[in-house]
Amino acid sequence: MLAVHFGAGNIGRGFIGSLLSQSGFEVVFVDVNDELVQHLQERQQYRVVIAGEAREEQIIRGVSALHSQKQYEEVVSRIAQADLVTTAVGPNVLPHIAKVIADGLRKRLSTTEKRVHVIACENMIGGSSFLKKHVMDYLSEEEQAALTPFCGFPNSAVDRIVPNQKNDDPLMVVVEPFFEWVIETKEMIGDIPAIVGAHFVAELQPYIERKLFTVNTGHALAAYLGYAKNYATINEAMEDDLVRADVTKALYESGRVLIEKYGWSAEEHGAYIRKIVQRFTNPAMTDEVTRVARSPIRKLGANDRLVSPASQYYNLFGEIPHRLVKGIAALLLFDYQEDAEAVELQKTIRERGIEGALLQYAQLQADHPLTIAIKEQVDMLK
Ligand SMILES: NC(=O)c1ccc[n+]([C@@H]2O[C@H](COP(=O)([O-])OP(=O)(O)OC[C@H]3O[C@@H](n4cnc5c(N)ncnc54)[C@H](O)[C@@H]3O)[C@@H](O)[C@H]2O)c1
Ligand SMILES: O=P(O)(O)OC[C@@H](O)[C@@H](O)[C@H](O)[C@H](O)CO
Repeated sequence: MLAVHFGAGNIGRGFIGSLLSQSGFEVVFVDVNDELVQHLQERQQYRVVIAGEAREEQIIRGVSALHSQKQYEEVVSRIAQADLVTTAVGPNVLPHIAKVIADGLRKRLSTTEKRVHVIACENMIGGSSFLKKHVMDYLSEEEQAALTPFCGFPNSAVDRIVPNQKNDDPLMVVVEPFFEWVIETKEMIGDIPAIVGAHFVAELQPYIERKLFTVNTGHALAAYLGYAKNYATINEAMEDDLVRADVTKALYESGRVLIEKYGWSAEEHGAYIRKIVQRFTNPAMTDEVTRVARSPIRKLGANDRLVSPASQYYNLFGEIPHRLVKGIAALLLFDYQEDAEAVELQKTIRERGIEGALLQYAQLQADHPLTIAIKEQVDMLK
């Protein structure tokens, strides 16, 4: 079984690649980072360290790598042979890998009738559907129709905290013990892929919203409030009682929406929240607030981790979710100069004000009660 995985970064090596390799797939990573590609080509294996009490180590074997631009034709050939194509490149990069995937799928039409699944493993709702749309833009109507019985794009939700790595070994990756990969069966063609440890569900929406609006919502609050208080890591931010209380209260706000919408039991969801807060305080890992806060424009999106649960809360209950609002306000103050989106966001705020930025990136109108509450919070946090 062959898997072609785009993105040999933190989650690519630390989660998706390692799980696929352990499930018996030969894994070909595709990346644009020359150093990573070269090391993977030379060594064909790497180390994953599980940051728990025991610091267990796993050697991930049977892997190789290709450069997505310099070895374009080889990538196309490997996609033409693959049983599975996965991605962990970041939502903004998906449109940029669509062409090579389309070329690989086109090549399959004349070479094989084997089925293939393309699964985006990104923190976004409908990641594989989004990728599919971009891939299809490169294919003719005839090619799209011919591929339909042989190629599926199931959506998925991935959860494992993998911080930025600072190890002497450039391939080694330190990960948290917890992991969850939920894959929707609805868009699957033929057999369910044999991925050990993955959880297959008929409907992904409850799972992706639970993950994005709990793990990533809480993480975002810890990061943006932590940054505002000059903390460097998520652990440091969570040691601050006020930040921890805001994170936890925000999770009960988004939790109220999730319980109302999907009928999760309040008890079960409370346990899910407690587990997540515990994961944010794992003493065996160092996760920088600037990694978790990265790409604030993406995170301010109407369907993303802060604005979506806040809007849903307001629409369902007619009340302001004050802690989610505080998280959005803290995001708007994230002015980290090394983050291109933070720089752009601050420029927009200078030119168009908080209301202008909320309208442009979060589709929140100036007279919306959430906009008014966010603006008040920004003034309080400043
Ligand atoms: N790190 C985590 O804790 C975590 C957990 C769950 C989900 N995710 C999601 O996984 C995705 C990747 O996150 P990450 O933390 O691994 O980021 P990362 O920056 O460590 O890895 C991304 C990799 O993609 C590569 N890349 C960029 N452009 C490319 C291209 N055109 N072709 C091929 N490769 C390309 C980069 O070189 C990099 O190696 C994001 O969507 C993120 O939200 C991350
Ligand atoms: O990857 P992002 O930028 O969408 O979000 C940053 C973190 O919250 C994220 O990477 C988490 O560590 C991860 O989603 C945990 O499963």
